[in-house]
Amino acid sequence: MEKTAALNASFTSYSLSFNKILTPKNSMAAVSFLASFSPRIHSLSSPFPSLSIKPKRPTNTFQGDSFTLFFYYFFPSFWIYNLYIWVAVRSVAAPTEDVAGFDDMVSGKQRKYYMLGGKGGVGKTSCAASLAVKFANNGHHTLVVSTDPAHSLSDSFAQDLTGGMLVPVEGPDFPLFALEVCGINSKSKFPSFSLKILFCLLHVTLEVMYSKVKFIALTQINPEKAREEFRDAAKNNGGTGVKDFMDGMGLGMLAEQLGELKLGELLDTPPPGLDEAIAISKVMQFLDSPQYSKFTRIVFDTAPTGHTLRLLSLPDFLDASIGKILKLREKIASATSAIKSVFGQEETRQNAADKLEQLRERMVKVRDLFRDTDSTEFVIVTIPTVMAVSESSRLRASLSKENVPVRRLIVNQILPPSAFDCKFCAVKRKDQMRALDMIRNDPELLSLKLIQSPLVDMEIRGVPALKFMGDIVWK
Ligand SMILES: Nc1ncnc2c1ncn2[C@@H]1O[C@H](COP(=O)(O)OP(=O)(O)OP(=O)(O)O)[C@@H](O)[C@H]1O
Repeated sequence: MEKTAALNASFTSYSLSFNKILTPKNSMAAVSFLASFSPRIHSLSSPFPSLSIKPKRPTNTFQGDSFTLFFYYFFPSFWIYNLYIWVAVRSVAAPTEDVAGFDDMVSGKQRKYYMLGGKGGVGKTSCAASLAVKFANNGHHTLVVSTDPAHSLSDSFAQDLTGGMLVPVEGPDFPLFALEVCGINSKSKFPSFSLKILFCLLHVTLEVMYSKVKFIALTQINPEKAREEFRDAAKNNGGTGVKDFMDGMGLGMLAEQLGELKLGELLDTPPPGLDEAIAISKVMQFLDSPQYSKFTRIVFDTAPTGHTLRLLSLPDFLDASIGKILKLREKIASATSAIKSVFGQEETRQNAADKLEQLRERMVKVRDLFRDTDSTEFVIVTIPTVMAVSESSRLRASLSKENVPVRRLIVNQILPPSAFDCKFCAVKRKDQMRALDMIRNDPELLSLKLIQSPLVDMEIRGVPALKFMGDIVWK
């Protein structure tokens, strides 16, 4: 790593020539300028391609080969520096299994799903949005979906994409739509599906709880009141209220089973990941309908790692819980007519049970989608820091355990080569090299195709900037 500082020191003499060429106005062009000196390396994306912001044909401000050759000829240190970067990058990428590039991702009209995930703030949205733009510019009807409760697609595209509906994104050559799926707490128009599901659970539970069951249609239920009632009943007689009541009805066994399900907890704190799972299943429902069949590429901007991991285990959890609830319901249905009479209308009960069954089926679909190697790929996005790399490693391990296909690792925000480094940059660069080294030695990550994306000196916002990023990352 000390070599970096030494090399950087030797580049200080070039700062003048850089300063002459680079004005504050075209600072992005700085990257392009540096791009002309970076080696083009096999499958690894060169971090510095064309900086064109025109939607059609990219042009590169400093593409002239003679210009590049001039500097390579007169400033041999560039060779050394680039060789150093090349060796570092290559050594990280060496064990990579043979993973095809963007050509493979874009080929074919069969629908494919790409899910981008990783630690918060590493650039998931930027990478997802740039991939969506690139698919659209390559002739695919594309949908980019944010299932992260804290959406940032609108910010990334610099367009208002809120509302929980498919919104056309202006700019790409082919239709690109965006959807920010609303979560439990959202007040938008999109139906708060997860709330309804939770109320289904509550609804079935209430069936066996009250002597005077007040059947409330799902659409009319007052969530706060229902929760209050549930809590009160559960607290009665020091928490034995439900059990006493059910014992009195000859249903003590069922009360125990209900206890196992911990429905009270479920209502107070819906299982983490539920919102996202519902969002994904909702999108799949959308896509199953004929009018959306034209979408051939679906890109998901997922929630940060923790959520994703819980999402993966959620279908099994819900499958088991819903299975138990439905069994319980069957038992209740075959109970005495006296009990039946307090459980209200058959139709409403059936409705609740059907919804639960539907939820279970959708969750199984979400799980299957995640595991489908032919149509789905989970792309991990990280940054070159020890913390982010460690988290990515854990994410990969969990995804492997769940049989979710992962082939690529994007390392975003890598410092671009520089003729000279300030003290801060030198330390940062050293840190980044250490993190890249970690990836090389990490058993979970070393087999992934490594994609490098440079830290650029401006925020990546709007379609032109996303296209620029897409041309770097997706090759
Ligand atoms: N390579 C990059 N160079 C410079 N800025 C970047 C780069 N990648 C992302 N950014 C910026 O970092 C910020 C966070 O990026 P982004 O929203 O894509 O991250 P995220 O992982 O989706 O965040 P969150 O987890 O909060 O949703 C944005 O301002 C974005 O423009």
